[in-house]
Amino acid sequence: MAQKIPATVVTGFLGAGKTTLIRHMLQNANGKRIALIINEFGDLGVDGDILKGCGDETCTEDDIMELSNGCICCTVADDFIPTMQALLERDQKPDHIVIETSGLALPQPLVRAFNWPEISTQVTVDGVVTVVDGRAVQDGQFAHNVAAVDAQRAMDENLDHETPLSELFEDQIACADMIVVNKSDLLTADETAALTTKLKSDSRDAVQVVKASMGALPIDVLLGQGIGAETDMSARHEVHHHHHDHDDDHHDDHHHAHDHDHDEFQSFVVEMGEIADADAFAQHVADVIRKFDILRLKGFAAITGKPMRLTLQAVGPRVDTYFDQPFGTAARCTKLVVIGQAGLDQGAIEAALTQ
Ligand SMILES: Nc1nc2c(ncn2[C@@H]2O[C@H](COP(=O)(O)OP(=O)(O)OP(=O)(O)O)[C@@H](O)[C@H]2O)c(=O)[nH]1
Repeated sequence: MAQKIPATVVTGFLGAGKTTLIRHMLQNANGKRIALIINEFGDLGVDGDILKGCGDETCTEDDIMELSNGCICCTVADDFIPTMQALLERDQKPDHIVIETSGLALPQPLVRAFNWPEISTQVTVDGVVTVVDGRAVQDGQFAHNVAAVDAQRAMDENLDHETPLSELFEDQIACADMIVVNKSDLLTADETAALTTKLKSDSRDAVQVVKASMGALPIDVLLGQGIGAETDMSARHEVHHHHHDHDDDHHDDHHHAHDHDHDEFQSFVVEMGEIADADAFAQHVADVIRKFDILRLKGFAAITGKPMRLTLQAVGPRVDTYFDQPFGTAARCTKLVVIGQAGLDQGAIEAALTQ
């Protein structure tokens, strides 16, 4: 089996900042080839155009696919699966697939679609990232423009139009593997802290809440570090070393405003030897993630008696493992990249993972 392409679902209400976040991500892709699938809603569908106009070499028009038949969850077989297949048949496959959905329906049917045989051999669900409008939620409104969200909902006959926005919001939080509190520039530090605490308690265990302004988050936080990067992983100890917009311009200037968000994250590599049992290890990793508030964990493991590497990728409570390729002549070792918000207890995490 070959390495699978990770796919991240980005959800959240109209106006939460999904497009802004994705655009920032594309502009800071570090050469990662990202394919985007956007769920458009009729006349309101302007995101595709906005993103197509971004002119970034890692985001050519070909890499943006639009689903135009309304609710993504209801059109999985007719629209989503063929789109994915078309993407997978290309000569130049993407490194990562990002799917933006309107947040008006639960992404579960979408996530389940990755189990379809045509897809599951080639793609793995990285996780569901829920973007919330911090200001609106703090004000109890859930969306900046409630009327616009309702209008969007009214346009799709497949959607139930009765559920209050608050319930849809709860659903979005309940299915998140990671939550982004966007528009934090419109919140005081106390408000951000209160909202973070609330969202953490409303979401599943181990879901991390990160704050952002204009969706500016390091790509490693949003998408994880590419699995192909393990070879130079030891050189990638700190997240903020490799995702600057203009590395050459200001790499000495860590006080530059733009770097600020990035210094809020940290990452390190944990290396160990062979692991006895793949399932028990995945469970152990899940426990460590929960205990130490780890945002992402990604890498590979050598499992005793197995010639193949076990690829492991986790975001919050979602831990995915599969055997991807033989070690061949490479050293049979286990290497994991841990990413979290600043203040991770590296020593304790290392000790916990290797125990
Ligand atoms: N103040 C502030 N405005 C923001 C932030 N992020 C996004 N915006 C603005 O909020 C508006 C909506 O952002 P979008 O990125 O289009 O939101 P969206 O979730 O993609 O909305 P749709 O794709 O239309 O569903 C835009 O005018 C953005 O410029 C932020 O962090 N702070």
